[in-house]
Amino acid sequence: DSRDWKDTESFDKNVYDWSSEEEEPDGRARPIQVLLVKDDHTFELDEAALSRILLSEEVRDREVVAISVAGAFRKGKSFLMDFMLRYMYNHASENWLGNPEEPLTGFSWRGGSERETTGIQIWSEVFLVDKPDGRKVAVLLMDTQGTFDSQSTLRDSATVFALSTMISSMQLFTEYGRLAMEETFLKPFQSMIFLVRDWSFPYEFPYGQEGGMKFLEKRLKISENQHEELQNVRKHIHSCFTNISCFLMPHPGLKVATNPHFDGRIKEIDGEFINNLTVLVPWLLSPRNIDVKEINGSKITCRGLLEYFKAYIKIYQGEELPHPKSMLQVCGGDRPFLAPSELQARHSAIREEALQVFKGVKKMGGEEFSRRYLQQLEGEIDEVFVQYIKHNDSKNIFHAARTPATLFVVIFVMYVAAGITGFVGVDIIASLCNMILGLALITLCTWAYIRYSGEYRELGAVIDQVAGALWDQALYKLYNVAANHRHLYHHAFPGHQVEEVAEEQDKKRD
Ligand SMILES: Nc1nc2c(ncn2[C@@H]2O[C@H](COP(=O)(O)OP(=O)(O)OP(=O)(O)O)[C@@H](O)[C@H]2O)c(=O)[nH]1
Ligand SMILES: [Mg+2]
Repeated sequence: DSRDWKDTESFDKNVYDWSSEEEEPDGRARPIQVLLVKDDHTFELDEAALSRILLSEEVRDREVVAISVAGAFRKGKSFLMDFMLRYMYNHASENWLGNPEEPLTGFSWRGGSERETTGIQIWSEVFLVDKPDGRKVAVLLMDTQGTFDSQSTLRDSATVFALSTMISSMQLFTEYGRLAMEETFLKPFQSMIFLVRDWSFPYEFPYGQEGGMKFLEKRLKISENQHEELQNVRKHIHSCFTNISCFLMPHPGLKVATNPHFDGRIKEIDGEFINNLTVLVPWLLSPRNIDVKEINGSKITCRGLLEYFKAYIKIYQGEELPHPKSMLQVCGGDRPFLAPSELQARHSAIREEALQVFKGVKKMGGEEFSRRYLQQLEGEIDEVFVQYIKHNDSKNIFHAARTPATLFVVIFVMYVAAGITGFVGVDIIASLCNMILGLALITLCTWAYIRYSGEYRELGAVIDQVAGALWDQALYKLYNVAANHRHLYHHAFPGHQVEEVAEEQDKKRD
């Protein structure tokens, strides 16, 4: 069949020329992997391969039409691309579908549940097409990795998707376009075509483009009671793409969907599917309908597209997450105790910095959508800060000594109390004091053992808590005494200033 393919070249040399740079020794064009997604989820652009395609002599200064299909994995994207290839190769012929017994080749497609296409592949041959207005443009076909497969992170999928959207003049995805829009009022992307496969309700909306448009209108309608997220997606689609359309495709038949030996020959595909294919593909690719890739309103050549490819990949490679280190540098395990006010000040500065980073990074979803995540970030930072305060406090020598100090005080007080009450003759109180003394002593030993060995930490925490409560209680008492004293002081020396302050404090208490 390789020969059949080559033969089509001779149909009309004026419409479709060959760019022979990337051909294999046997002379056949093939898909070229230009974007690699590596195992560690990084991306690599094969610049050399891309340059060979885009900088070949016949095409480099031609305006480029880039066409890609994106969407969930295992949905027949590569399969569809191969029909587009066939159209491009057989264009001169009325019957571009060709021999009904011929297997479908081109971008690699297959049945099964495992993903096939990875990264971005470009057909090695760039087609030269004469537009009705006399311009000769270069048509580039791109096949992309499907989204939501089990090996890719969401970021991988989004990146491949975003890259192919930015590069193509015709595609399928909503977000990310907003990112490129900040400095221009033009819609960043050209045509978005929703292709609905296996459409099973032709009695509601008929197959094809008209039914598709009606269906899409219904689906893209924004209504009050929709979730904010859904409303945003709808608004964004409209603001990103100059043309939005939709096409409803019938099911290709059970042979296509379930037979592992199906090789793509038309004979085995449902007639209804083929009928719609002969409408869909020319609708997408006929010289009249193809759109030159524009960026910010200017038309792009193949050479320009290469530069954009390089620039875009840099954006995605460079987007590193900041390392979570700042606060640990301030009060981490090996740092000395820091005054609480100083800790608070540093926290505020770093918090502000973090929020600035968040606001500065370009995000999917628009302003309203990201606000919710901003709030979440603020909440998390504050939560972590509470932990840091505890961590810092634990390094305060007085804090660490709080439990033994409290216990010592208890032992001392009980010792004195037992002595006095025993001397006076109230034996029952004296022995009670002695019992508490003994308990406190045991508790102190236990606490010391726990601190030393690191075992029974729950028990240690309980002791710390009780001692802490006692300590706080004592402090609270002290504070109250001081407050009462101030109260007396105010009574003794009533002055203007003092009264004002007192009044203010009263108001606050109210
Ligand atoms: N039900 C159904 N199956 C289809 C359709 N088009 C192609 N297929 C079948 O879907 C399977 C997957 O085709 P591919 O073209 O490899 O799918 P893909 O979307 O490129 O998959 P990945 O490269 O893994 O993302 C093949 O067995 C096709 O025969 C369609 O319109 N409907
Ligand atoms: Mg594929």
